[in-house]
Amino acid sequence: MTAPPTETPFPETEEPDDQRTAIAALGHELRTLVDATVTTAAPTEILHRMADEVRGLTGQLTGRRRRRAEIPAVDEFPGGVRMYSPVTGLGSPLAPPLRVAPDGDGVVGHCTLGIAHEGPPGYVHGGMSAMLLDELMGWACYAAKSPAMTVSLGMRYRRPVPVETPLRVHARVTGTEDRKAFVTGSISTEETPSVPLVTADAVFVSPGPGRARALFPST
Ligand SMILES: CCCCCCCCCCCCCCCC(=O)SCCNC(=O)CCNC(=O)[C@H](O)C(C)(C)COP(=O)(O)OP(=O)(O)OC[C@H]1O[C@@H](n2cnc3c(N)ncnc32)[C@H](O)[C@@H]1OP(=O)(O)O
Repeated sequence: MTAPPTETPFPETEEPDDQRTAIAALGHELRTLVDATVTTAAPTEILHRMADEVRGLTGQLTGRRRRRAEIPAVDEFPGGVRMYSPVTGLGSPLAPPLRVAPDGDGVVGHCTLGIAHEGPPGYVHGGMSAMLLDELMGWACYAAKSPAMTVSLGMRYRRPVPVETPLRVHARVTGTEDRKAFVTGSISTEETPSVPLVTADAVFVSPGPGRARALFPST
């Protein structure tokens, strides 16, 4: 039986870059483990042994890095590094992770989704496509200097998105009206970027200053 995590904090003297490197290395190994977990044909006995060993490893992640709504010291919010983002976070076992860069008047993201992100056999779960687009459209707002939150998101699934295939996600702000931004996005394969598999239209709203302070008290 593994002891429960203690409340010992991570050492505060560590350099953020060193922490980010370590967090990213652990994130990479965990993503590899997730992929192996959903594709393995290992016998039951090995699965039971692995469950015990993973429980032991989890017990070593002692301390508590942050409370709810607290921004980790290794992050830059808004618009910068988010180590534990479920979409871009190098430290997240859930993230593909999506790599984002400016692209003309918008932003582009690159990633490959695995079997862990599967919906129909061989193809990406529609919720994953929505998550990629929602995130990247948020980045497009930030790139257009209006950090904002999604208030509506419309998806059109035109063709299934293959797993284990390099993908290209694109987003740009098409117009603004006061605190509202109208944003479009698409997903295609890297091999055939001119054929959109999924497209999205969204409205994002920048919270007013009072609302932003209430929502994000740590900023
Ligand atoms: C410092 C802050 C930075 C924060 C940003 C950081 C981003 C760093 C990049 C990371 C990228 C991550 C990208 C992931 C994106 C998410 O996942 S965000 C999470 C999902 N979204 C949410 O949880 C949002 C929930 N909604 C809310 O909390 C509130 O609606 C908001 C967004 C705070 C706005 O509230 P508010 O400031 O009180 O604004 P409100 O007066 O209600 O509406 C403003 C205008 O928008 C319109 N509107 C509201 N809803 C809608 C709608 N559904 N459709 C059309 N128009 C609407 C209103 O009609 C109003 O228009 P006018 O009447 O003025 O013409």
